[in-house]
Amino acid sequence: MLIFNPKAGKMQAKNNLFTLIDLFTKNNYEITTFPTQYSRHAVTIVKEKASHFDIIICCGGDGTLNEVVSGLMQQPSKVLLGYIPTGTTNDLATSLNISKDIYEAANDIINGKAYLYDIGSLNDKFFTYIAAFGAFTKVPYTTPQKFKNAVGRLSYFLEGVKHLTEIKSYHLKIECDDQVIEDDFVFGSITNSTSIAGFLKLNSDDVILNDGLFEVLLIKSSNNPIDLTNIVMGLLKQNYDKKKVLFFRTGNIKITSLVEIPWCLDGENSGEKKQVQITNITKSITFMLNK
Ligand SMILES: Nc1ncnc2c1ncn2[C@@H]1O[C@H](COP(=O)(O)OP(=O)(O)OP(=O)(O)O)[C@@H](O)[C@H]1O
Repeated sequence: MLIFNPKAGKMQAKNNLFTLIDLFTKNNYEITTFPTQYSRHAVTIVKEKASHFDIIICCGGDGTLNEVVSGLMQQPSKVLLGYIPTGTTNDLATSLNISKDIYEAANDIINGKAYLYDIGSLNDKFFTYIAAFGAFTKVPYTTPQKFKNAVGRLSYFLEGVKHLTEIKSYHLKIECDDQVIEDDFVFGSITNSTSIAGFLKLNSDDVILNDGLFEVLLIKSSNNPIDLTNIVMGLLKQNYDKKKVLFFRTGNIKITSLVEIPWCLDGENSGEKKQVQITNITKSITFMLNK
């Protein structure tokens, strides 16, 4: 199944469709193509039809991949997954070392080996690499698609600047393993990735993508905006103030807030929630990867 989002990124998938079908056909694949028609269409297609296929090949950005994986997680068969990144940031592709060149990515699927990968669940939803709340998390889904199509990654940066004045603090109770943390936070991310929002990098030697654990990053509130700037600069240099930033690993985490908090999954808006239970479903998806 070749499923592609014609509206993702700079619309590369649409423009290269014939060449992709030709390449897979030359390598003895019998392809059925599904261009997504609307948001979340990929979830339905995959959930209903995946069991008739040996492999799903997803062409799109992080949002489309999230939909394909959500569909796969809701059906019983073990179907392989290949990913050809054609979105704006393609964070997960960076973590998985998948080429941004669509022919190289397609060839890597054809010549690939199976790699089991951890998926996350947040209440009844799934995410492939990030669940986040707070500062900057609105940026990917409030940036207009036309703007993303035209200027790509820079559009997220420009949109981010607009949100700098809207940073809110949340009082949270965080329960995981045998620890309980209660404090005020401006940002939190629960990730299975070395790349966050296209610019923040975690050390790739420390992040294992199928160990059953997430990396958790929490930034405490501060009354001084300069503090927040210093924290973000420290994170960019991977040298942060440990009193202001909490970093740990866990497979299960419960976060409770007094007010509704907007959550973002894989860069898409996931609605507002007072309580979330986040669980690592280890080795639940099989990617075909060359490296
Ligand atoms: N035919 C369509 N028309 C409009 N939107 C669509 C269509 N098909 C899919 N979508 C939606 O397009 C949105 C953006 O897709 P996607 O996230 O894959 O690309 P992106 O935002 O450019 O890249 P990234 O998430 O990597 O930054 C998704 O929310 C998806 O549901």
